[in-house]
Amino acid sequence: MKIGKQSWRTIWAGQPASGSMLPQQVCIIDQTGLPHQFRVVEIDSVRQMAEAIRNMQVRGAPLIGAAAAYGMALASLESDDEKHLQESARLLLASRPTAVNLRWALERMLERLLPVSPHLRCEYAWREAGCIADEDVVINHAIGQQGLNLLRELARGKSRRLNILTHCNAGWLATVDWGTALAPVYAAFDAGMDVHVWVDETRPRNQGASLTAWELAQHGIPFTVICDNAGGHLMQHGQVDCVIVGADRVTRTGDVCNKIGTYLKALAAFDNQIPFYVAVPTPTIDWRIESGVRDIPIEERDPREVTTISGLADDGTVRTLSLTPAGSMAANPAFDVTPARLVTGIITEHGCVTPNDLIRIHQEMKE
Ligand SMILES: CSC[C@@H](O)[C@@H](O)C(=O)COP(=O)(O)O
Repeated sequence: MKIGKQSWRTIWAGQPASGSMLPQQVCIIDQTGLPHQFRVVEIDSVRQMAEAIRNMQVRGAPLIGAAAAYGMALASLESDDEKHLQESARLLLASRPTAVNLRWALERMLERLLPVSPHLRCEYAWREAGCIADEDVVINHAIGQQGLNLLRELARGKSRRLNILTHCNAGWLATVDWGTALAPVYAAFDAGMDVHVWVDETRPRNQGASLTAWELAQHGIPFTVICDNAGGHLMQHGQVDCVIVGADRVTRTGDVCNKIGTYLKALAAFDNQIPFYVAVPTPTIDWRIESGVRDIPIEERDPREVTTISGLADDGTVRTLSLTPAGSMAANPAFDVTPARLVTGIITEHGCVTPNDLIRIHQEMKE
């Protein structure tokens, strides 16, 4: 995506060192600085990549997958030994539990690397990680085009702008480029449609208020940040035409696991007969599991994310302030599951299907 005149991805391979054909580090946009500070960080070991995923310098399911793939490329620079690659995959896999793209990317890397002769593994690893990143861009662009058709349909006969509500950040920052839930919004805006986005702030880490708002502002797309509790009220007053969210994992039956609070938006949308769409690349679908509530591990994060809040102080420094009485207990489940019955459609790179039809996509992918 463009920031000013320059095009950016969220992650890319660094330059080869002199005398080497292969990159020696990976560059990322450090998302913990946004929206106040835009900084690029160099990652030069698999340990550092696992840490960057854990502390959410890179985040969002598709980007976590690409980051893990590049983490394996860094691991292969350290050693091409099978034991080291297996241990590195385990280290990366343990960094965050919910987004299935992480496991998907690591399995793909190991399948590619282990059968080949050790001296070729490093070259293969950089190539495969690059392919995963490039494919993510192509897939998300296709999701944008599929979603654009839906938005055009929703806008038909309306004389006012189309209002889309989204939760968390499923824009280009959550992927290598384009985003998932925001890809149709970018496509619609670029095609000249009059769109406006209601941006849930998304406590406790505020990915909506900090990242989604930043992205949309960079692209010039009209948006309004709302507190997480406002969506139902806006729906009751006819101010939301559809909801589009991303996902960290979708089961083969169409249950959707996404950022905490998504379920409540789906319930409110259902009660108000507002279409609730989930935009996902197929690597986010876990074909091995059926029930979201039973089978998806939900990440439990540091309670201090709930008891504190960070922001920019008047003197220009970023500060973290306490919200609760000292010693308050807090719980911080990071994701929830929206049952398939509340989902109007799942937008993948192959088209928009009902949760019941998801399994057909799996069949088609195998043929
Ligand atoms: C295209 S990203 C979809 C999801 O990964 C996104 O909505 C989300 O929940 C991200 O959570 P995060 O905890 O910020 O990694």
